[in-house]
Amino acid sequence: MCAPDPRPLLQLDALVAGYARPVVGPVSLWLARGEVLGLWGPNGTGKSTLLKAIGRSARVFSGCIELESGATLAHLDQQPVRLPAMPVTGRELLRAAGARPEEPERTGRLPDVLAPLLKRRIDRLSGGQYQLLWVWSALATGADLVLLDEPTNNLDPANRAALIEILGRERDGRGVLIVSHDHDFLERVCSRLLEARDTGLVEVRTARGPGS
Ligand SMILES: Nc1ncnc2c1ncn2[C@@H]1O[C@H](COP(=O)(O)OP(=O)(O)OP(=O)(O)O)[C@@H](O)[C@H]1O
Repeated sequence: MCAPDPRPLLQLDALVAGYARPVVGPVSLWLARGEVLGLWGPNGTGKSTLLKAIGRSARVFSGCIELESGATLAHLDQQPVRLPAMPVTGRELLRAAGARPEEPERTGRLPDVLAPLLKRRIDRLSGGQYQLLWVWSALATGADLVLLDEPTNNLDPANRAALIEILGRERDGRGVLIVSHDHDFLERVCSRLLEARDTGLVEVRTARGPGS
C-alpha cells in the first residue's frame, strides 16, 4: 500500500500498541481526507486497540502515529457511555460532546431521524436511538478525523440505513476510520476496506463501494 501524495490526514507506521503488553501490530496504514476507511477481522485481533492508540487511550510500544498538524479527532468507543438517570436532553449531550446542534438544524444538516431525539431525555432513549445520537455527536463536532468502533451496534435496519446516509453526507473534508463486524455496512460506506489477518492488515476489494 502506498500513501497518497500530498501527506495523508493520518498515517501509522509499523505501529505496535496495547496495554501492559503489546496486543496489535506492527500495523501500517494511511487515511486521506474525504475517505472512509473500514477495518474488519476476527475477534481479539486488536482492531479496537488500534483505534484507542490513535485516540491516545492505549499504549504505543513502537512505530508511530502521525496526524496532520492541527487536525482534531473524535473517538467513539465500542460501548457508548450511558449516563445514569438524569434529565439530560439529546441537545445537551451534543453540546457537551462539543457539537453545535443549533447549527446543523439551521443549515439542514441534522438528519430527520435525529430531530425528535434532541428534546428527549437521553436516559429514556432506546439503545438504538442513543447509539445513533452518539455517532452523530462525533460527526457534528466537525472533527477532522472520526474513529467509530462498531457504530451499527443496537441499530435496527431503518436506523442502520439512516447511519449509512449520514456517513455518505458527512465524509467530505474529513477522514473516518470504522471498525465493524458488519461487512455489508462497511462495503456500503467505505472507500477502502482493510482486513485484519495473521499476516497483518490486507486491503480487500469492496464489492459495492460507498453510496450504493
Ligand atoms: N484494557 C485492556 N487491558 C488489557 N488487555 C486488553 C484491554 N482491552 C483489550 N485487551 C486485549 O487486547 C486484545 C485485543 O482486543 P481488542 O478489543 O482490541 O480486539 P478487537 O479486534 O477489537 O476485538 P472484537 O472484534 O472482539 O471487538 C484482546 O486479547 C483483549 O483481551
